[in-house]
Amino acid sequence: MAEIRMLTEEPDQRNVLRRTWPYLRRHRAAMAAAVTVNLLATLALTLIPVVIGRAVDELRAGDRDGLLRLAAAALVLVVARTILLRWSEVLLVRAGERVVHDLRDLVVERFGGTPLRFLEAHRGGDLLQRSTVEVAELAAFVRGQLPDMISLGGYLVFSTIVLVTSSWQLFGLLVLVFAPPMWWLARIVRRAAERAYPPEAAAQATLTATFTESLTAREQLQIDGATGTWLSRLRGDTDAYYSRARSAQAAATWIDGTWIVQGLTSAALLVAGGLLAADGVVTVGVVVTFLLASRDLFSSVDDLTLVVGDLLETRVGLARLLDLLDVTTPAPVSRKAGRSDDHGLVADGVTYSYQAGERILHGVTVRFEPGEHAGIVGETGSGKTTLAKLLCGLYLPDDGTVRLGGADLSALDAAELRRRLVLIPQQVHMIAGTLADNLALTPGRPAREDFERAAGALGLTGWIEGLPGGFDTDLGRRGERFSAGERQLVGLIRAALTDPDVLILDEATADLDPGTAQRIEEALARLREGRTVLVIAHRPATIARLPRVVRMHAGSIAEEEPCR
Ligand SMILES: Nc1ncnc2c1ncn2[C@@H]1O[C@H](COP(=O)(O)OP(=O)(O)OP(=O)(O)O)[C@@H](O)[C@H]1O
Repeated sequence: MAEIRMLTEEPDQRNVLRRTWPYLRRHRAAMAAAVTVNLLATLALTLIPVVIGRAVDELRAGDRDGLLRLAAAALVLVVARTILLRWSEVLLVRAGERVVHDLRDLVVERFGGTPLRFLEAHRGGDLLQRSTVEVAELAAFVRGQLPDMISLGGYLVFSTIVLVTSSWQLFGLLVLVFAPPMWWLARIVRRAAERAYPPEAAAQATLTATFTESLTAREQLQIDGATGTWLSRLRGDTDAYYSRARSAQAAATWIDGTWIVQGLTSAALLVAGGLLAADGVVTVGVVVTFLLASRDLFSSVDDLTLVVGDLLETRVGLARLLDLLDVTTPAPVSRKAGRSDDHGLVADGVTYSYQAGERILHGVTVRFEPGEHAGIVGETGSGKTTLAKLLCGLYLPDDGTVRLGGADLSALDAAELRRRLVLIPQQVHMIAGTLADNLALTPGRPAREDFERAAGALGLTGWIEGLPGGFDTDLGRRGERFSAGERQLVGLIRAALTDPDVLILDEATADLDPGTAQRIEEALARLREGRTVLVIAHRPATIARLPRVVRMHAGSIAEEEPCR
């Protein structure tokens, strides 16, 4: 279990934006440019009430030229604001999309490089939720609310400056009546959101996981007649999700309290402004400026509260995404010195557990020479597949080492590992598409000529030609057109394309038709040339042909049958 870290269901929400910062490094300049243009647009908007207030005073003073000048200035501000705002939105959306695109690429890269053990230890739906839904939510936020949030934040700062400089008496009143209840409401909303949103996101991930698993296992569920049981489990998860979604909704209703606070503040400002203007302390224009600017300020606070609500929700998704990125950060490769005169594949005192306290392999030591053809046999559950995955570096041992050519597999980088050691599992996984699409999954992007050459080298040209569309035969959405044995033939062609030092075939346990069994046998014999080939053998006919057999029992090497 040492090789992986587990995901947290409701990860830490603190400092999420600061923790996201390193992932934004490449986009800082673009984001700074977008924010600057956005703030200029906001500044133009903030100055409009000031110009209108001045115009009112010019009007009262009967200065027509001054009035026209101010009207022209207001027009320029409106046009400038419109153009700058649009421009900043385009810049922000572009910068945001690039960030999200990079995050998606990073998640895919991490899934590609993360230990197989990590993927097996988590529910597929949870991983799916974090890598697609959480990233999509972030994209929606960046496109929709981030531009609003920046301009609203800027607006709050600029209009506060305008209000203070217009009348400190009215500003003092505004602060007294408006700020304390708004601060109190903001605290309540934030606390309620922090309590409600993380469980909502976790419940949604559980629902996705259950749903994904029910789709994957649909055939088995129908065979077992267990669809009803599964549906009630799905309903249970749905109910849990809705109950948490309702709590999140309830948290959001506190936001409506801001309307009452705004109404009271406007009334107080109107009365106080009227009295100050009547005493000649401020001009009517200043009162107009103040009322217009404070009304805009209120609506910005409203919008900001909604956007902050969305931000709190996005923060939960972002924390879950960061958790995924944190735990899949590649461990530094420790370059352990190897013996350069040792060319074999060696497991040395290897132990392994899937779950803490349940050891599956107990100090396995075994050695295979370069070019050796050997079999691993043993009763079901004895640990053959587990050993095979360790021998080709898909799992790392809890204790002991696996070495190839003297180098510890944990010291090889993922690409080198996958090029030098190939495992063909019992059930070769196929993607939707043609045979050619499936063969193209091999490292190095092989072309059609490479497929033909590899199939020819394995003596499989006749088999390919016998398929309805040759390499273009459609295999169905999950490769269901091919039997387990035929899938292994595809695995063998992929292996020939990769040209590894070590090939391990976990022989299909399903009954193979004699033709397919014969083709596998021949292809393996041809692939043996110049590499180590190990077969986890289940069929007596295969075992009988193997020159060396290693027998496993309950997670240990029970006996070695000498070379025949
Ligand atoms: N992903 C996993 N998580 C937890 N336990 C596992 C996992 N894979 C295998 N095991 C357990 O490890 C033990 C060894 O399994 P393994 O598949 O290595 O045996 P095997 O000898 O290859 O069996 P078979 O011949 O049936 O394929 C079994 O008890 C199995 O239940």
